[in-house]
Amino acid sequence: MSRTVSLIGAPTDVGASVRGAGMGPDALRVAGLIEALRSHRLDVMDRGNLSGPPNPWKAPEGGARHLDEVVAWNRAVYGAVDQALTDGHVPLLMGGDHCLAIGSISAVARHCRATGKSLRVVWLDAHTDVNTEAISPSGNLHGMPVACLLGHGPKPLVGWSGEPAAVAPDQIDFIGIRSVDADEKQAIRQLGLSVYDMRHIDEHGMRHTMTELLADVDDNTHLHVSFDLDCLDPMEAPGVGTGVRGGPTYREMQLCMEMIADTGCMGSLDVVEINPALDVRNRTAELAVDFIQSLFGASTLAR
Ligand SMILES: NC(=[NH2+])NCCC[C@H](N)C(=O)O
Ligand SMILES: [Mn+2]
Ligand SMILES: [Mn+2]
Repeated sequence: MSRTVSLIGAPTDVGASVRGAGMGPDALRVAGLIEALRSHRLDVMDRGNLSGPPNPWKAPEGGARHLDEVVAWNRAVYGAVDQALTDGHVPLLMGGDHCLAIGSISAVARHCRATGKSLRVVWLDAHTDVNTEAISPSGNLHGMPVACLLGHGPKPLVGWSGEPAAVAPDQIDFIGIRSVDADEKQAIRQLGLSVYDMRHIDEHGMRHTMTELLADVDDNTHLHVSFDLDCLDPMEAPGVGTGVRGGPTYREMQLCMEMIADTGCMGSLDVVEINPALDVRNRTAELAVDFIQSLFGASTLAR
């Protein structure tokens, strides 16, 4: 049975303070995402771009910037991801900034509960995005999606999956982390989150890290991959708004994607934070297309 991938574009940067991530969906299309997936015998349905409020470009209020707009965009994302899952498709959310993972993962969590699947989230990022409006140094909601999904962010963004928390701390693993704010560190410890930071990858290598992380994935697992392109080293992926030196190389990231593909359990995907305004000849979107293909099993010779 061939798989159908539903592409969902969410062209907004309301959760960030650097403008430009709203052009991400078209950068991915221009980089050949649809053709690349089809060349691997996947059915692709491009659902086009969602619409939502413009970026009002305001200062944070109550510790969070653009809360109403972030709610509106996530509502649209939730609906589209929910529809794709209902249709039996693999939703591929093309961001947009990372705040959109709130709607996406909330819909996935609800779907998993309804179908008896056990959800595991793989968060590929330089950042843990577990700030709340009380501790965020920036007020940017793209730094808070994990907190919201765990039930701790601004009220209007919590509880969307139908439970107080969409995911429990032991359902999410972070890879590539190298920038965590001071109070965020404390939250990570309190929640007991499993963070495979760059130090861990340096010491154990990507192979061991992924073997450990994927150890208890089984046939009943739904893997959701939330891929923030700033996870990569900015030398490879310059088109991001909050780049941090010292990320995984192209080959390390390929191995990570290939090992996820080998499980055969990836059921949904976010590709976020591509900022064409800061990119060099669409390189970051093209890189993303390479990695997305690997996530769907393209680089394994046996297939
Ligand atoms: N999805 C992202 N790129 N997040 C960056 C977050 C940066 C910083 N920790 C903040 O809260 O503002
Ligand atoms: Mn990030
Ligand atoms: Mn992120």
